[in-house]
Amino acid sequence: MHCTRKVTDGIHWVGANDRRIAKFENMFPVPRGVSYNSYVILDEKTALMDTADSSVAERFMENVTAVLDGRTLDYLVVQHMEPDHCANIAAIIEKYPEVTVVGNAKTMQMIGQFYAGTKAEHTFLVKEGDKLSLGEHELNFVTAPMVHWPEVMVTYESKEKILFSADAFGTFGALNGTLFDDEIFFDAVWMEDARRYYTNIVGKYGPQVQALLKKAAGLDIAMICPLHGPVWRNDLELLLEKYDQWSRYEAEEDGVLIVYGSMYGNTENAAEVLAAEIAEQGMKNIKMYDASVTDCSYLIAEAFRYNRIVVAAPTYNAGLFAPIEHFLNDMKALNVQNKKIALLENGTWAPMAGKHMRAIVESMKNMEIVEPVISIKSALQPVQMEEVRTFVGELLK
Ligand SMILES: Cc1cc2nc3c(=O)[nH]c(=O)nc-3n(C[C@H](O)[C@H](O)[C@H](O)COP(=O)(O)O)c2cc1C
Repeated sequence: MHCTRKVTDGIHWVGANDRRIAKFENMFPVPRGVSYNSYVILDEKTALMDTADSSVAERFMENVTAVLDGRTLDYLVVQHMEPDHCANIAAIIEKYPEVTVVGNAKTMQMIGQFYAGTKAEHTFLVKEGDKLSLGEHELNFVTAPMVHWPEVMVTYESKEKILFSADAFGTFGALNGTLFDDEIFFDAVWMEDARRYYTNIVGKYGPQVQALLKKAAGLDIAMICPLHGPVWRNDLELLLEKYDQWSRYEAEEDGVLIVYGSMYGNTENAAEVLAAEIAEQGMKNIKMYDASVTDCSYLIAEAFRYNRIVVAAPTYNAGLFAPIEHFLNDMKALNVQNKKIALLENGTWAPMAGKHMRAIVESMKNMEIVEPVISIKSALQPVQMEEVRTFVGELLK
């Protein structure tokens, strides 16, 4: 049985949900699943905005067929060539051989690379500013390079003022029957997944997202239809403001994120003592994670969120304890910046973790390291408590 939702009279959601998936991109845990959104526009001509992942192919094709209700498909608009959205291009062409595939030069090249045997009889090459009329609906193509692939474009439909935004404004999380932002509790239920999706997948490309936001500001947008998660028709400002903040690498909250690594509990104990002292000195907003336990994608989202970060790590074979090295390298890769960061190292004979952490942090943009780095030998000693108090004072200054 098909499962679709009406977005407007002429536009239908024909996507599908996957709650069996353990890790999105085989990397990021998605305990709430993920939705692959796709939309059919019915007018004098019909258009399909992207396809869906292979895992939901059967349901997706059934949905498209049901909404078209015997009509043929005139256009397939390919906004993004990541396989979770384009895996069904071949199936669509096979079912609707007269369809015209719409994309830019890079899109067409990638279709050839991914699906060598796929040959569309008709293609329509578009670039920035090009239009396509479907009758009353008019599609306006806007390029969004590196949000988060080079071929990405978004599409503004001017009759109903809808921005089909590709992966921008998307989030992890399957849709639970509810499709629109006014049908869900976004802040309470979705925000953390939205932040984790943005920061881990798009986070590196802040300047490119800023460029897209500037283009979007010139459009009169009533609704945003992304390729993952809810459709925005009510509180668009909420998400636009978050995207602006995240893409400027501006912290959302004054608080302290503590991330520690520990094998035998001594670095963990030092982190606990630090946390207690941070609380003693008046900070209420503290979050603490064991980097070996919490998936790095959650730590990255928190690193974007807070303005102050503490990282505590043991030395490991003259190097850095691997889960912490992964976290710091991921922060750097995703362009995390504008933080005050306090480092604590541990080592039993020749502590080196501080040196390695400093090298990574110093290669990042606009990071202020609290000096001096605290160095402990095996375990934090009572005589170091004065040092801890001063260190925390500097962190909270
Ligand atoms: C496999 C292994 C390698 C280590 N390599 C070093 C090292 O190169 N230099 C050092 O000073 N300590 C090294 N240590 C010791 C730990 O850094 C140290 O015992 C630390 O206190 C452990 O903290 P924890 O109790 O939080 O796990 C190593 C420990 C292990 C298990």
